[in-house]
Amino acid sequence: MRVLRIRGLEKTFTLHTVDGRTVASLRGVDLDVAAGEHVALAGPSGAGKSSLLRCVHRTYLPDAGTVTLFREEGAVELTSLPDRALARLRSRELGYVSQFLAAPPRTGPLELVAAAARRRGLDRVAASDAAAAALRRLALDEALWDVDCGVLSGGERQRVNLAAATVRPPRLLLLDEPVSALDPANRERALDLIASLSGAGVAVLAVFHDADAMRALATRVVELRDGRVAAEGTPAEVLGAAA
Ligand SMILES: Nc1ncnc2c1ncn2[C@@H]1O[C@H](COP(=O)(O)OP(=O)(O)OP(=O)(O)O)[C@@H](O)[C@H]1O
Repeated sequence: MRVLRIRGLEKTFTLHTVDGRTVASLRGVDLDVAAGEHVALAGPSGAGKSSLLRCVHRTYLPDAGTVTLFREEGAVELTSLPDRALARLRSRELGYVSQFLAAPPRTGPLELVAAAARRRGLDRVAASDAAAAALRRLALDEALWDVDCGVLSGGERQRVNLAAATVRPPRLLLLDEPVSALDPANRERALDLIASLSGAGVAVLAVFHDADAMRALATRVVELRDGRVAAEGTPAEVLGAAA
């Protein structure tokens, strides 16, 4: 079952501080992701990988093209969805993990993840239990569960972000280098979690810097170059055999 359909996506930035110069980031990208599929975006620095994720999440508003999310209730066009409906859809059906953790002041990991679970329909007690289970699964030290998220290390933040995005399986999970700050043991835990979500039918669109993570998780790799799809296939076809 198709979950995400991207057609003709274009995004150009105007650098107002540099004589209004323009930078084309996406130049007409077509891409589909089905339920249970894990599509990894590969390609050199500046190819447009993060921009593509941000256009799907609508942190960036694309200049042209469509981004359609398919749900039981019907298809939704994300590029033109009113802001309130977008906020509702994001909190209920999308998971987005970047290196940045957006936490309200004086909020600890347990409360942050529990709030995400409540937005996904769990009651207070079930949300708190689900948050504890999610943090435990990613081995976040219990002593940190109620400290201000602002003091967490980069790797701790990444795990809290991942826990919040996956405390209830989203329809579509967007991952922007979700394990870049993790040590090997925590990285394995995070990759296991991501694999189990694909197994449960979550559609995943991800950027990983290391090819081993793509080989381990991706059902398909899409390589971007200069804002266009340059190659597409299995990890072995696009990335070659492991060194
Ligand atoms: N907010 C922005 N303002 C101006 N230019 C931007 C912005 N975001 C991205 N770009 C430009 O768009 C192009 C694509 O950037 P993007 O971050 O999507 O690449 P990437 O493939 O994710 O790179 P990396 O692997 O280095 O993270 C780059 O030239 C970048 O400078």
